Order: sequence, then structure tokens, then C-alpha cells
Amino acid sequence: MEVLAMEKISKTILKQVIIPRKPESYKGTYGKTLIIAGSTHFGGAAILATSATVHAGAGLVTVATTPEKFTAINTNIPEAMTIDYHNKKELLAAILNNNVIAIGPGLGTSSVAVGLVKAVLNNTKTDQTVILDASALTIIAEEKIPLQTTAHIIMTPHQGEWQRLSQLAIPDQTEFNNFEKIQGLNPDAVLILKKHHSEIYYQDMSFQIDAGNPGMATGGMGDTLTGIMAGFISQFGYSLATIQAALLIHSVVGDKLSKKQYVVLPSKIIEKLPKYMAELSTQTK
Ligand SMILES: NC(=O)C1=CN([C@@H]2O[C@H](COP(=O)(O)OP(=O)(O)OC[C@H]3O[C@@H](n4cnc5c(N)ncnc54)[C@H](OP(=O)(O)O)[C@@H]3O)[C@@H](O)[C@H]2O)[C@@H](O)CC1
Ligand SMILES: Nc1ncnc2c1ncn2[C@@H]1O[C@H](COP(=O)(O)OP(=O)(O)O)[C@@H](O)[C@H]1O
Ligand SMILES: [Mg+2]
Repeated sequence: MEVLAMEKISKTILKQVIIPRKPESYKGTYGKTLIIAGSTHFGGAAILATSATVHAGAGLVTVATTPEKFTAINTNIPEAMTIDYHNKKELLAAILNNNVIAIGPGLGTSSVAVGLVKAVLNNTKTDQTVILDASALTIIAEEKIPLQTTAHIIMTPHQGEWQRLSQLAIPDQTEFNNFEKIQGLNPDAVLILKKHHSEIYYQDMSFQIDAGNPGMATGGMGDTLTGIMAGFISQFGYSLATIQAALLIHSVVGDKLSKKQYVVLPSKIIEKLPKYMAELSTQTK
């Protein structure tokens, strides 16, 4: 039986992580990120994840998607580069060349998508971070693909996706059971379980955010979190603090917007990020 509440993540983490940029820096300083996302019916997920990554501060962002979405992506996020994820050679080069790889938003579960998930898990290594979200998690669950990369792994399921992956019905997704399932998948993987007051499982520690609201129950909200997570790790480096800050800022901005907006749009959270990050980075600690 769970008696103690999980540790809450304090907002001070935001000021610790979001520090002023060094004058001599350049785009390479803030990391290279590859977003593998989108398919015929889910172009918006790729746009939101990519836009969130760019707005969160990743130095160079490439999106691997289906070419029919290039125009939409280039129009919405001209800062991002595009590659065709059907082109195995280009895709492999991109997997090898990026520090952070986020895969899954709007990818669907086609045979092409299955191949993309396998390509990422088979070709990433120690100094990289792989963020597994949405369709990538569904594919891993359905195809029973082992999480065998030596890269850092962050899984970001909602409760339905975690049910598929862990076989735990939602009422059974307790702290104890979740830790046990992570051990079976990959003991080094980080789990971000998205819900009202989302949870982080990191090594043998667990944390919860005390932010977020039902106005955020809007399609594309998780795709946006994936982009923020990718952008933060790319820019601030992989650490527990970076993961906590990315998860928290998404909901803190969501809460700010919900004061005046009944429904919180993912694109509005993205738009607000750079200004809020500037405010945090200049505040005294
Ligand atoms: N604009 C775009 O392009 C968008 C594209 N998107 C892309 O669509 C793809 C499919 O992703 P998905 O999350 O929409 O559907 P899926 O994987 O079938 O999971 C839903 C199942 O889980 C259940 N469920 C239980 N608890 C839940 C919870 N807390 N939160 C959510 N669901 C919960 C739920 O139960 P129900 O709602 O039926 O009660 C249902 O049975 C993926 O690639 C994604 O990136 C979206 O991001 C939207 C915007
Ligand atoms: N009632 C709620 N309270 C707090 N946060 C919520 C609520 N509903 C949704 N969210 C947040 O919105 C996001 C939804 O993610 P997800 O279901 O993956 O969206 P999508 O796949 O449509 O992009 C998560 O970060 C979740 O925590
Ligand atoms: Mg999602």
C-alpha cells in the first residue's frame, strides 16, 4: 500500500535550469535535435513537437517526416530542416548526427513507422537521448520491441499508452507497480507518466508536478511536451533537473494561460515559452 505522497517538484528548478546564455555561444552550443514525427493524418503532431523544440531553445532542429508535410512544416516552422523518413540513408545519418532524438508524435503504426522505431533503438548510443512518445510507444508495445539502446531513454506515455506498454490497467498504475514495470522494460529508462499531476520515475526516485489543469486536455498537448523535453535536453543537457524543468514548465505555462482561457491550446503554450524563459533566466535566485 502506498502511504507517502510522491515528492513534488518545486518551481525553483526552473530558475536553476534556465540560466542566461553565454555571449560566445552559437547554435551548436544548444544541441542538435531530430524529431521523427507525422504521417498522412497526423501532420499537426509533427508541427507542434517541432515548433515546441525550436521555441524551447534547441540550437538546430531537423524533422524527419513524410514529404507531403514538408510545406506545412516549413511554413509553420521555417527554423527547422526537413528530411524524408522513407530515405534510409538520410535517416540513419540524421540518427547518428543528432544529440537528442524524439520519435512518435503523429507517426502512426504503419510498417514504415515500425522500421523507424527499430532504426532509432538500434543506432543510438551512450551520449544521446531518445524520447519515446505516442505511436513509438504503441509500436514498442505491439511489436514487443526491446529497449536495447545504450542512449538515455525517456518514455512519455499517457495512461492509455502506459497501459499498452506495461499491461497495467489505469487503476493499477501505482508507484510500486510502475517501478516494477520499468525494471522489465529497461531499468535505466525514465518514465514520465502523463496525467493530471504527471509523474516522473527516474532511477529509484519518483516525483510529481503540482501544476497543470483540465484546460490542457486538448489534442497535441503531449506532442508539445515532447518537443519541450527535446529542446530542454538539447540545450541544457540530460539530467534529472532538466527533465523536471521541462515537465513542469509545460504545465506552469498551461496554468498561466488557463487563468484567462477556458481551453489551453498547445500552440499558445509554445508561443509563450521564450518570453517566460527569459523572465526566469533573469530573475535572482
Ligand atoms: N494534431 C495531431 O496531429 C494529433 C495527433 N495525435 C497523434 O495521434 C496518435 C494517436 O494518439 P492518441 O493518444 O490520440 O491515441 P491512442 O494512442 O489510441 O491512445 C488513446 C487511447 O488511450 C486511452 N486513454 C486512457 N487514458 C488516456 C489518457 N490519459 N490520455 C489519452 N488517452 C487515454 C483512450 O481512451 P478513450 O479516449 O477512448 O477513453 C484511447 O483508448 C499519436 O501518434 C499522436 O501523437 C494526437 O497527439 C492528437 C493530435
Ligand atoms: N486534466 C488535466 N490536468 C493536467 N494536465 C492534463 C490534463 N489533461 C491533459 N493534461 C496534459 O496534457 C498532455 C496530454 O498528452 P497526450 O495525451 O499525449 O496528448 P496528445 O497525444 O494529444 O498530444 C499531458 O502532458 C497531460 O499531463
Ligand atoms: Mg500523446
